[in-house]
Amino acid sequence: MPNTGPDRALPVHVAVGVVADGARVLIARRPSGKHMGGLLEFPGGKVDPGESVRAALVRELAEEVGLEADPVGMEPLIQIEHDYGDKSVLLDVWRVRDFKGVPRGLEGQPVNWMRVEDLNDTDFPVANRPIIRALRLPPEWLVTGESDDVGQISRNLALALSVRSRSGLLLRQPQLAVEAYLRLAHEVLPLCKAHGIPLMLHGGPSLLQVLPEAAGIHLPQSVVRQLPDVRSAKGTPSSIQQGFVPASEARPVAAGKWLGVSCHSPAELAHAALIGADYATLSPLNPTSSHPEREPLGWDSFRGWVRAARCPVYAMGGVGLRDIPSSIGHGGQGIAGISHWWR
Ligand SMILES: Nc1nc2c([nH]c(=O)n2[C@H]2C[C@H](O)[C@@H](COP(=O)(O)OP(=O)(O)OP(=O)(O)O)O2)c(=O)[nH]1
Ligand SMILES: [Mg+2]
Repeated sequence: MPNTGPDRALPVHVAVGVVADGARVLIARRPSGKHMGGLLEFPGGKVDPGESVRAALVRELAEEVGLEADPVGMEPLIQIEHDYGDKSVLLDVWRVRDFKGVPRGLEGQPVNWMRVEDLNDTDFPVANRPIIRALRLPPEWLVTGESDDVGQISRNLALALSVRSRSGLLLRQPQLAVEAYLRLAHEVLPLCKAHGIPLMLHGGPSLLQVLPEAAGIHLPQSVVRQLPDVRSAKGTPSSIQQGFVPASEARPVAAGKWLGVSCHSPAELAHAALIGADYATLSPLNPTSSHPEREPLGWDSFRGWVRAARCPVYAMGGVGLRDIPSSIGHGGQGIAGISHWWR
């Protein structure tokens, strides 16, 4: 039965560690009988009163899987607030790359190294979905400036990727008619393949039917406003309060494809999560010449809005490569932008 008592609003603060060994991450199975028992998890546990999250994580990793983690080398990955109905949690998720020891399940639980691409949403508690997204998504989206010249895109891409290890391309050309946009996208796709980076299409979900090899669709708010009203969908009112709507009802693209949404407010971030977004961009972080009328957010507001968001969020607008650590430090996934790479 859902907990409607006075302590319901207080989420349990949980320190969660994504312990990484190269491309693999450490997974455990939650002991049956515990909350979410039997499901897979990233090791971790409740933060004790007065304890820092890093200290809690060091303690939990030692107690649960016998690893000695270095708190200095931990990096914030994502924070997720989730209400399970019977219990509400704040998962404070950190990447742990510096550790000593060989993991073993000290509470009798099976532990395993798994490749990030092999993780299955449904094997984990539902609150973990944004964690899996955050692990798969790049730290940067290269958003194209206005152009229908594949040569220009190719040159810019080659130059940009010579100084980066992980990025994706967001082909944004709102000035082009759909046919011209798709022609360009057909030419850009092999470039992205050759560089081994994902290509996100920008516009309506139907673009993906014409170009199914693209990684996914990034929706501007003008398209979001045309989607069916999630609130009128069958049986969703209570789900909306919990911030979870089954993807089958609201998500406008197939499960294996990425769905991104351009957002500018907490309400738009909340709606993005309702339609099953894998990530959102949040703008403008800084003043920009493209939207001088929009009030810049700054990192403090960014941090607050991102904390309540239910998917990874990129800072966008007047940001550059050196802002990736700032974004991550303020709870974001990284950055998205045009001006810092486009010539
Ligand atoms: N550790 C961990 N907890 C998760 C994950 N996803 C998720 O929803 N949770 C929830 C389940 C629990 O309600 C809560 C964590 O509690 P826990 O049972 O791990 O706490 P703990 O290690 O301190 O265990 P205990 O002392 O209560 O036995 O967070 C995850 O990936 N890892
Ligand atoms: Mg635990």
